[in-house]
Amino acid sequence: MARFERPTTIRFSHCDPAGIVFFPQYFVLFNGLVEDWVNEGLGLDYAALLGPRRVGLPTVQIETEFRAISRHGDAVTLGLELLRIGRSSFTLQLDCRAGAQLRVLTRQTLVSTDLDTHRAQALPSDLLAAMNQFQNGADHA
Ligand SMILES: CC(C)(COP(=O)(O)OP(=O)(O)OC[C@H]1O[C@@H](n2cnc3c(N)ncnc32)[C@H](O)[C@@H]1OP(=O)(O)O)[C@@H](O)C(=O)NCCC(=O)NCCSC(=O)c1ccc(O)cc1
Repeated sequence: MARFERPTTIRFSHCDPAGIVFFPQYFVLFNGLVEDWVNEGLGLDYAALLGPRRVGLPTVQIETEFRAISRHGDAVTLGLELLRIGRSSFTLQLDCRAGAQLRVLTRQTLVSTDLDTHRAQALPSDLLAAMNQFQNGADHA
């Protein structure tokens, strides 16, 4: 399965007073990964999609396993795989690893919406084409 990855560093701002990642921060990190994937993995402009094009990509379902802690200063890799493409929705698998150690695993469904009406709409044709191409392509490390 095609995979998009980005290395990142766990920062002070991700951590609680115990010096480990506060769990919602993983969702912020993963949302950044989705932005990078749209921009760099799919070759589209995420800001233009949400801004002038008024296409939202809200999350409707998310399930996460936290397997191991991350600490301030850790070098980790965030990874994304595209599991499913629907009419207006798609499902991603997102993970955070340190070397071979899996720390967090998420399955997340996003829906294309019209940001004026906030109703679901079919995936825009360029997003759909780029996702199909990604699914059939090589890794984007
Ligand atoms: C997105 C919605 C308008 C969709 O409304 P629905 O009435 O469910 O529409 P539909 O029944 O037509 O379903 C649309 C699709 O979603 C799928 N769907 C809907 N609910 C679910 C759930 N719970 N699980 C899986 N799939 C779902 C459904 O199967 C349809 O899939 P397709 O067959 O591929 O079309 C509505 O569910 C909603 O407004 N939900 C709240 C979303 C929200 O507030 N999310 C959290 C914050 S938003 C956010 O963080 C964000 C980040 C980035 C952005 O760009 C925008 C927003």
